[in-house]
Amino acid sequence: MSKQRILIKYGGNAMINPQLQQEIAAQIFKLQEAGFEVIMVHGGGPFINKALEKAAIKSQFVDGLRVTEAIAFAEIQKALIGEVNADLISTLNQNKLKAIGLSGKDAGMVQAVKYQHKSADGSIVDLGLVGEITQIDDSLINLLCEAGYVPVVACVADGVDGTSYNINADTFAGKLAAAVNADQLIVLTDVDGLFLNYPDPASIIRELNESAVNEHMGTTIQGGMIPKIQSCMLALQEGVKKAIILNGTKPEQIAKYVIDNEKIGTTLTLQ
Ligand SMILES: Nc1ncnc2c1ncn2[C@@H]1O[C@H](COP(=O)(O)OP(=O)(O)O)[C@@H](O)[C@H]1O
Ligand SMILES: CC(=O)N[C@@H](CCC(=O)OP(=O)(O)O)C(=O)O
Repeated sequence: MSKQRILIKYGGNAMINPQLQQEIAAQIFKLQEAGFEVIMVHGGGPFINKALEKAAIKSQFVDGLRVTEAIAFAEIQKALIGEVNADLISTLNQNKLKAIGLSGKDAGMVQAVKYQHKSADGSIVDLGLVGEITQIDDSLINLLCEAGYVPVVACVADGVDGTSYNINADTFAGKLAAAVNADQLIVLTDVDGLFLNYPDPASIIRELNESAVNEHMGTTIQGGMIPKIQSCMLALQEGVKKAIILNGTKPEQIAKYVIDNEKIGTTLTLQ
């Protein structure tokens, strides 16, 4: 029987402390020891914010997505691939893993086009070089996983015309999870899950199905939570069996959920 596959989306907000990254590495090692294949997609919002501030470029978000002018893209790519991915690979490999740094560009794995964002009133908003994934070739990931590597993928990709795009890491993770036939998608952020009354952690919603998502969209589900929930739903619709939001600042939650089956985080379901 082939191994179960887990795609972990590691959000930038849960990455800011190097100690946490080491603990995440230990959790991935535990999953591998328990017989799972692990693939990681990472973001890096806070690192991008810093890089853009340093370059005196203002950040603007529309529905959780960063408006990306060409000059901003150059800084974003440097931050994601040259800084976050490179440092993450060092840490993971110092902690017993065989992690390999990639982006959607490598071997043409992920292809994108310009994303046409529709706002709540139906009008199209120009987000610049924000991309939408059109195609994923899973062969490189399969090759690496079968050989025991942990692919760690930064969320940029090229279009067929060679234009490079910035893709929200949650969206990227959901699409990749589906394309590589992952069994589980785990979205790590800096809160325990989706709170009904943010920021009250006691109001955590343990399970959310498609109709509840529609009901809460734009109210409880706002900002950075929008792409997380949407990507979990998309992954489920495209065949991923389980999707959950967990707290990456509490790395032990990963093994508690996957191995010990504890009731934590916010689980997304279709029905
Ligand atoms: N209802 C909610 N429940 C929990 N978090 C929420 C909610 N609404 C908005 N948020 C915000 O979403 C953030 C996580 O999204 P984001 O900042 O994009 O993180 P990441 O870097 O992990 O992708 C939380 O830190 C929180 O501030
Ligand atoms: C289009 C878009 O919004 N891209 C994101 C990519 C990084 C990301 O998603 O990072 P987190 O997972 O840490 O939020 C951005 O520029 O911030």
